[in-house]
Amino acid sequence: MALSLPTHCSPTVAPLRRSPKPTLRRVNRRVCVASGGSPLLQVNDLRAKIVESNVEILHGVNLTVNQGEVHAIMGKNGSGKSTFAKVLVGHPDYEVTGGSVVFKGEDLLEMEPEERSLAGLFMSFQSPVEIPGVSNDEFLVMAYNARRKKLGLPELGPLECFSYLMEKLELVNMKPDFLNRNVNEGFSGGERKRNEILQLAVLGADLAILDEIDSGLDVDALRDVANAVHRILTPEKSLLMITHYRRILDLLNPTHVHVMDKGKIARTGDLSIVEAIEADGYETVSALT
Ligand SMILES: Nc1ncnc2c1ncn2[C@@H]1O[C@H](COP(=O)(O)OP(=O)(O)OP(=O)(O)O)[C@@H](O)[C@H]1O
Repeated sequence: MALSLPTHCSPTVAPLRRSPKPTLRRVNRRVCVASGGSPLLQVNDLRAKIVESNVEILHGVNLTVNQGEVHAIMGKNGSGKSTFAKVLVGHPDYEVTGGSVVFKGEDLLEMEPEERSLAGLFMSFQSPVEIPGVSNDEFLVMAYNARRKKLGLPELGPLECFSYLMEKLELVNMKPDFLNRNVNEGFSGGERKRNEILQLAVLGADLAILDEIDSGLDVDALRDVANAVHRILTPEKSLLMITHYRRILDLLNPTHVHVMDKGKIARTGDLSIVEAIEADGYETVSALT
């Protein structure tokens, strides 16, 4: 379940064009960066530990996401990808022990998790949770209207909400009866993932973090999800996705691909990194710094 009430949730959001693909230029040995829009997220030497055990998982992550960019993080199991994403949204299991994160010019680490959502950060979790007793439409309407309130907009009435939600359901190719079911209760793995994208479509975000949104999706569902993400993205919005698989990368065409290793970004480049990973494995690719 996405714990978020992100910033841009307007029913008038135009259907979306992807930003023009930035020009990739090689800045030094084996490192490519794209020239994108203005900085949206700037992570500098981020360190974080598990609160319960005091074990440090992130050992100095550096990453900049500019407006309109699509970033992918890959890496071995247990390298810290999900921890990084959860630290960004303020998950209580983790404590930041060093470094800084600036989001839209503000100190993200000073914000409560809900404030991060309201500031325009959205995360879909690897294993979306159920919310027993709360129907999907109740949840979405409540979250969406809370966001509108924050923006100084009038809350939508039931009829307006219904047509707005129907429009978003269509975007994600979900049946309307999903709205009446409790959030994720009894949903298949793939339905949960689609539901995450429905939440993103309804709530909007300046930066959407999708943690393994492709895992467990059949080919049709994967295409639907990728199409929906394409429509949700605008030249101003950015995406940070965590994945193990090339297929979603081919569909979403990231501007940057990062390899995380032992709690750090070990390598950054373009899609050619994926070929290197497939040919030589993570150990070799991570070592090529
Ligand atoms: N709340 C927690 N309690 C205990 N250990 C944790 C916790 N969160 C993360 N870890 C440990 O931190 C390490 C990194 O986990 P993380 O989930 O970030 O890896 P990942 O790169 O996302 O892995 P995968 O590709 O398998 O999803 C793992 O060894 C994991 O067991």
